[in-house]
Amino acid sequence: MSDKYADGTAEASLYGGPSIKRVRIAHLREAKERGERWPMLTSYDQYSAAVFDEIGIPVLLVGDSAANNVYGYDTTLRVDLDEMLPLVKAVTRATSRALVVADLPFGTYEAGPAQALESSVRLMKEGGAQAVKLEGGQRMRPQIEALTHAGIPVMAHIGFTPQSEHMLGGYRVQGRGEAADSLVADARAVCEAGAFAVVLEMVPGQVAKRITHELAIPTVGIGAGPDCDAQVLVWQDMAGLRPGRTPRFVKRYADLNTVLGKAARAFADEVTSGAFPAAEHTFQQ
Ligand SMILES: Nc1nc(=O)c2c([nH]1)NC[C@@H]1CN(c3ccc(C(=O)N[C@@H](CCC(=O)O)C(=O)O)cc3)CN21
Ligand SMILES: CC(C)C(=O)C(=O)O
Ligand SMILES: [Mg+2]
Repeated sequence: MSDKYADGTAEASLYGGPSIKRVRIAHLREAKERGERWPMLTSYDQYSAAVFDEIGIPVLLVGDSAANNVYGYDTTLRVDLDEMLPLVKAVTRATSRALVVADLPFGTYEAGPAQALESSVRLMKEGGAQAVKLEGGQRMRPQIEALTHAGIPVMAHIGFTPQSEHMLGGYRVQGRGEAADSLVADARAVCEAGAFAVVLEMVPGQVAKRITHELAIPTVGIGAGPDCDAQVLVWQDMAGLRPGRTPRFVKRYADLNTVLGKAARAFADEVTSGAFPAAEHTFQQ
């Protein structure tokens, strides 16, 4: 593609590109046409959002994984809209360039288009989100169509959908063998219904590749191999803040858990020893 942007660059890069003031869904479609891959991270708070926005992560997701990574629930099924909204507000206030997508929590859209619309309007009107994400393929057609017609961009999410873990029989790869065709049908359905992008979670790399080539909209992989248009990770997994065993699809790019633990240990030791606060931290009369 040779679209000319305002600053005259012929091929504006989405990732950290200087010519895009605010990432919009059309930019993501154009990036796909250019064959340009892009990153997405979750964010649930002001400082992580500001860092990711500043370094040029084009899309931030206020995921319902906040259930696990903010609120300490054992499953995403537990989080509700009233818990999600303050996090969405924090992330949208802290960003100026990234497109902010908010997850619709379990139980806030399944009943039908009217419920999906009501919940999405709250995420956008109160939270300031620029798009919403929901889980499900063919069965979510009516919701995706209604939201899209109401002017709300929808990111779909198929494959392993954590909100359906009890139906799917746990955290497992979806779309293996025979099931590949129904996954492809889900991808086609969300695209036809008007979704602007689709998350593929824990699906075989070959199936993700086939879907990515077939669809005009970007695919966002998490445990879906290298051939997706974009990749997403939970930020505390990516930065090594979350302790313990991580899913196979995670790569840790830092060890924030150790860094933060060391800082807190040093602070604690200096308080105990009396080394902190020193003169420079102390006001004089
Ligand atoms: N911190 C965090 N990271 C995530 O990726 C994430 C969340 N939270 N919360 C919501 C969902 C739940 N997700 C998960 C959670 C665990 C596995 C997991 O344990 N996977 C194992 C088993 C796979 C298998 O048995 O086939 C793995 O090794 O990948 C996968 C996805 C993805 N999402
Ligand atoms: C992992 C991503 C895709 C997600 O849905 C979440 O963080 O809630
Ligand atoms: Mg989610």
